Amino acid sequence: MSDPHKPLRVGIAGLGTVGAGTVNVLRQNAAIISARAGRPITVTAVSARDRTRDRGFATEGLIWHDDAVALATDDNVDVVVEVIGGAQGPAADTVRAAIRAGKPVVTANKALLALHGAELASLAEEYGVPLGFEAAVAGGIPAIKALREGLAANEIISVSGILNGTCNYILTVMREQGRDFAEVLADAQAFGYAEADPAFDIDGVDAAHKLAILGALAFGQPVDFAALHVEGIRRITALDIAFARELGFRIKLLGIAKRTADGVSMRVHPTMVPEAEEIAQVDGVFNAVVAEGNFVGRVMLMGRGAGAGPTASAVVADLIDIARGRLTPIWGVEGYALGKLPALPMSAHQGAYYLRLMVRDRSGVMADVTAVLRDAGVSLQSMLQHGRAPGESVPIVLVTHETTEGAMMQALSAIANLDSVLEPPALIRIGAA
Ligand SMILES: NC(=O)C1=CN([C@@H]2O[C@H](COP(=O)(O)OP(=O)(O)OC[C@H]3O[C@@H](n4cnc5c(N)ncnc54)[C@H](O)[C@@H]3O)[C@@H](O)[C@H]2O)C=CC1
Ligand SMILES: N[C@@H](CC=O)C(=O)O
Ligand code: NA
Repeated sequence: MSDPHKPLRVGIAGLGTVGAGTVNVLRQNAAIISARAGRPITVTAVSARDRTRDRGFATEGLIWHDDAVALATDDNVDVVVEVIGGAQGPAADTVRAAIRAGKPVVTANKALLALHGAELASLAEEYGVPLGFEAAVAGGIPAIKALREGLAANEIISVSGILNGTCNYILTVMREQGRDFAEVLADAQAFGYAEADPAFDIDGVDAAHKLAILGALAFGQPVDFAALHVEGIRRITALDIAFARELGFRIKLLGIAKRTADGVSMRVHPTMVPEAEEIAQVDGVFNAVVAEGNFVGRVMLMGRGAGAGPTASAVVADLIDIARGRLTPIWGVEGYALGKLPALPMSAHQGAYYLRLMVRDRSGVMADVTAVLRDAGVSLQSMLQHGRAPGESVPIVLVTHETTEGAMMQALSAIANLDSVLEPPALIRIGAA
């Protein structure tokens, strides 16, 4: 790396929401950043697909590269910020090229880290360069630093939370304003919260990328995206949001990673969270990360999980660490892992469930449904049905006591096959972070 007293020269690959945000933070807060870093941090080179686009800042004096890999190997660049996105292609090529050129990398790319994190860390260690990724998890919340450094004395028992700003924003606005899913998603895209392909957000994949990273750091395990159970919010309806309210719940997309004596379970799915839980109050683009350590107990961090300013704040925090020469092992422990506990399947999960059915309103329907639940060994806590519409389709809601996922799935498929059940049932797990 360059002389520690000289400015740290940054090349930014990708000038969208996060890249442009990073230029703005570095310029607007230059004095305070320089004081904290011990030297100025200056952008010298940039790369993006479209040179002509107005990004709200002056590009005069910056070296422009059409090819991000060329930026990574430019002699005027000491550190590469990769904010292109995507687990393969130009983002991965740029990160590998920068590391091979002996340059530290800062990335916001959780897809890349969740799928290739161990390989990239190994490459970075081989070349002796840091790889920062604070921006990749929960945007502006310093979740990586908290888990990897602040809680380093603890055995971490669980790490969980609201990890996708787009989904939390959609669920919040649907609940508060009764607006339509597609319309609210369009707003989240306009605010710069969503991924280039918003299916990653709404199908739970983005939250799963982040949970895979948190799980690896928390438990000292190699990052293992394939071990996660992932469900998104596509099938959450206004009707379920209304029933949740009536039952005293809020629907949140939670990521939950837990270590037990048998292994590690990691899951992302919509969850009915009791309204009184702190995490139920985390709304809009805000994320929350809850960690439990064997000495510290529970720690909860909350803040904006997406958007230009919060994400750029995390990118710049990593740049300041690099400028200062503050180094920790990339995955928190030497050699990327303490060991490998077995991944527990979703079928091992135990909990309570919310089940909403659309049934033909006629006598005997409830008896058929409860008989299926009884045969599967699932015990009912409560039931809701409003009004009558003889012969027509009406919603009924069932809330179970704690049971096993296996029993619930068996009951669900039998219920879905009943003649009087007119639509695929909606199932939402009840729980909290
Ligand atoms: N938007 C957000 O709130 C957050 C985004 N992230 C991550 O940050 C990364 C960037 O996200 P956004 O800024 O939202 O994306 P974006 O779509 O707004 O920007 C991507 C930028 O990359 C450029 N680009 C695409 N292909 C390129 C190539 N071959 N060479 C050079 N530049 C290229 C585009 O021209 C654009 O300027 C992604 O990995 C995303 O997951 C992480 C946290 C929050
Ligand atoms: N699309 C992501 C962006 C931040 O990681 C989100 O909505 O949380
Ligand atoms: Na973060």
